Amino acid sequence: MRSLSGVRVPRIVWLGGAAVGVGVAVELTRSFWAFARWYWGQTRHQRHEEGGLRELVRRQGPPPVPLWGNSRLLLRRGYYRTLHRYCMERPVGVFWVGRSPFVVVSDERLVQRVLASAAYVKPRYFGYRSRAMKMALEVHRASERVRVLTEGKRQADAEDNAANPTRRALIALMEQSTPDMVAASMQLLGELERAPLSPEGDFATVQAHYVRLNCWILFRMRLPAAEALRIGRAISGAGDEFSLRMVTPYRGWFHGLANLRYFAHIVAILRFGRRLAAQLDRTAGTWVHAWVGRVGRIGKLGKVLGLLMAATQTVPVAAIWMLHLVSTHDRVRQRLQEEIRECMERDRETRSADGSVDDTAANASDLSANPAGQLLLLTAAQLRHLPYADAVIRESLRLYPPFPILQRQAVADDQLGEVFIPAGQVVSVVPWVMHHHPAYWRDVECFEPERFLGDDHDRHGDAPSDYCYVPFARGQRMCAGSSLALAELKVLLVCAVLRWGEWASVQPDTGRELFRGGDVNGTAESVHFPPLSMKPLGIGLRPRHPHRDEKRLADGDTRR
Ligand code: HEM
Repeated sequence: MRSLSGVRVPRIVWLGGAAVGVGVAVELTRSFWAFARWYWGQTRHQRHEEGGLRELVRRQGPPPVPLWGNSRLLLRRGYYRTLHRYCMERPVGVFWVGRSPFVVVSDERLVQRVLASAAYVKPRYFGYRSRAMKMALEVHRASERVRVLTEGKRQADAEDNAANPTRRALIALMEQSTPDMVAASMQLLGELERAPLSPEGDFATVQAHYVRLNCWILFRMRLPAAEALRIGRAISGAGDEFSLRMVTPYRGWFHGLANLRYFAHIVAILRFGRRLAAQLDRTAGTWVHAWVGRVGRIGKLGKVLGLLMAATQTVPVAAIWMLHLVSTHDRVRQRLQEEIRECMERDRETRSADGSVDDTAANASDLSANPAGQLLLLTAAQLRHLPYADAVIRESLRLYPPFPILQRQAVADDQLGEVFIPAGQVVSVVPWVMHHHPAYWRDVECFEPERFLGDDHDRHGDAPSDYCYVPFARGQRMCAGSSLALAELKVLLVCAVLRWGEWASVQPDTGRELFRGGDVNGTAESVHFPPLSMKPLGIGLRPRHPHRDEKRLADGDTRR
């Protein structure tokens, strides 16, 4: 016991207090040291002479607070709201997450440099990326000059390369999996019709669906529904916690329960990853084998987990926002219905003309026996000829890109605009910021799929370059499964349009429709700031006239 102004304090309390005090003092010193090092580096390489330190800090972003940096701002004011406020007016914004600078690039030329040049590499992630860093360093040292891939053809070739055997294998896998995607989407829509509305909305149901579908397509592993739901919850819980820790560095210190939950989710994901890796050993010659390549046991687990997370966190988020946007924009839905109907009629005529189908009557009787018949006849070839559906998907990925952040690490010292980037510094591109930048997009907040129609517009809409539209990133480390993701989204969209005709976005606790017609926020110009995880929570999707739609399908009518 010690006595403080006459009050006797137990030893454990004053020892604990002293430990906290020392911890805070150490952290404070480290944060002042980090700020000093960063701004000292900046002043040495400053291009503008005017203004002192205060002016320099203001030009780069919000001033950091010792210990917290800008974490509270990013969390309380909102991640996307804060980035929107600071990144639209400067090409490179510097925020502080605790004592680490969080550098966000929002100028398209600089985004190109970060994503598509050898000056930046993907940071270490599950071990296998460290090799990429080593290789890039060698390239850099040997050439002494950074190689920037020029915009346009060379980059397009790197991304779309039809000669790339891995990409070819993915396209083959995608085409061969179209019937599975159609059957699974029909099943999902049926489940949604029957499922009770929960306050969380339909996210868990849709995510479990994509866990099952992608485990089957990629690993040929069949999962029971309950297990898919459990794995989906673990993936989504770990993803949410990871995003929160990205902006709040001290979260782990104060949230014991969150730590335990995070740990449990990670253990569940690791155990499932080991099962997937074992399943991979039992099969051979698939796209996944080509993508994983020849790596060790740990490398393989890392790649399998990366694939699992990449495929099952993003597609459900994109799927719900896409259906939500279509359900709230009558004009878009009508145009989609017309395009799909015309495409199917054209296809039916061609097939009855070349005798690959007996006649239309045979097709119709098929349909009454099995209401899903016509949908199950959808082929990959048919799906390829739906430009408006493609545009709808791309536009919803523009408004709600599922990936919150793309990170790259500087191989050597670099200069991005006015900001000096020391070697090893992580630089970020936030797809949502690029997609909502008024300098690059017309009517930036409007849901307007038409901007993705026309020559070259499928790559970047009405924005000036590929680097303004980055839902799948760009460059050598862009999404490896983008074509599979787009195919899965397209199948779901077509099935929803055909099966439900019309559907509504409903609020689960009241069952009332959320929005009808117009724009998501009611006005064209107001910005809708999504949550950090980009999860469409609280959105439920249901047919507006379930009984009428069932009857219409049974009658073989695919029109509205
Ligand atoms: C709408 C759905 C999807 C979106 C928006 C998306 C987006 C992205 C983005 C932005 C990256 C790059 C991350 C970075 O640079 O840090 C990425 C990487 C990746 N994605 Fe996707 N993805 C989607 C679906 C899928 C699917 C279905 C698969 C599986 C087939 C997949 C497999 C991968 C893989 C393997 C990587 C890592 C590539 C590498 O590190 O080289 N993604 N994805």
